[in-house]
Amino acid sequence: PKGRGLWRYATMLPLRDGVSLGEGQTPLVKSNLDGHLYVKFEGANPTGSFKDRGMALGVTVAKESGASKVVVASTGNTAASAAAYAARAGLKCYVVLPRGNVARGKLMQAALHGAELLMVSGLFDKALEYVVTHGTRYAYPLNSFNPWRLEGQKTLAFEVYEELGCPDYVVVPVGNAGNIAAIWKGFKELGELGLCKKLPKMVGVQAEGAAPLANAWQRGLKEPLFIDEPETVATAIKIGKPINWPKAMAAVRESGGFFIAVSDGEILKAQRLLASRDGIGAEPAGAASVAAALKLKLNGTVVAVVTGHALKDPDAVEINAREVRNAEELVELLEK
Ligand SMILES: Cc1ncc(COP(=O)(O)O)c(/C=C/C(=O)C(=O)O)c1O
Repeated sequence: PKGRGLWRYATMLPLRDGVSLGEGQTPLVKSNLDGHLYVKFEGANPTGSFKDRGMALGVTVAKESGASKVVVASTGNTAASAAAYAARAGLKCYVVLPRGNVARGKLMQAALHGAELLMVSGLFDKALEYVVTHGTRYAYPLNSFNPWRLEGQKTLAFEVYEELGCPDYVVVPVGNAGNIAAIWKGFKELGELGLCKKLPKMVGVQAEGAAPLANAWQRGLKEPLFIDEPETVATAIKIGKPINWPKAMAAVRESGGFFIAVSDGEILKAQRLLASRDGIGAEPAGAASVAAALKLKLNGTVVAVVTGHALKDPDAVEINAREVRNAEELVELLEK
């Protein structure tokens, strides 16, 4: 493949070229935490999450369709990415956000890149309902029901395949449930090309307090158990009514995978382990995939998708420090 960023995979995309900030080609790191585990670090994308893959294509289509404004509801990363790519493309960007539920790094990014921040009281699901019901008449909607976004996000599968072939499991944190479907689509296309003989099982991970799909899956239900008041420290996936649930359910079922829920404690522990043992800084939602992989102890090759960078959510990390009043104290502390 040639071209830059997302467009390296032009032959597998509905367009041949477009807006790019050099997204993709993110690190695939063999983890020290478990012999079977690889970590796909999506925090290394231009705005620090996997959203950049889909935004490159989504914003390109918005621009080519003649739109001058884009709008998106978000728990934060989609907003940060839309703001950056819209700025790149010269489009006006409106982001609709759940007040008090967006990590500071993401708010800062959306503001810095010049988006209009429109705060809604309540949760992401309400923000998304406003955009879907009213916003799309006035601005081009970039939420992940937009198929172009998912087309871009599928390229993660191509990168994993190029480095590792087809793993046995791909573990993905699930919120609005577009990404797990997109990645599965990518692997299916590799299968159709005869490149992947045995496709990976897709494992969808949710936080216990925000697990409409995992709760339904555990009960053998075919539809999610929507949640009015989702609750988790992983604010990126604090979503009670995932708009892409049909695609995600289909991907998990087709691939022979499953959904699982992990606790906030397991998420924060995985975040700390990943950073202190693998050197990878994940925001809580991004660490959820590693929390699940460590809990499941799956056999075969496992790829955990770490979907967002730690810098997104500095408030999620407890910081301990010590006072050094003079050089002697420093020596004392170093000598220990
Ligand atoms: C770090 C991180 N990890 C996982 C997810 C879940 O992906 P989907 O299941 O495809 O929604 C998100 C999603 C964020 C938004 O939905 C948004 O930004 O509006 C995320 O930011």
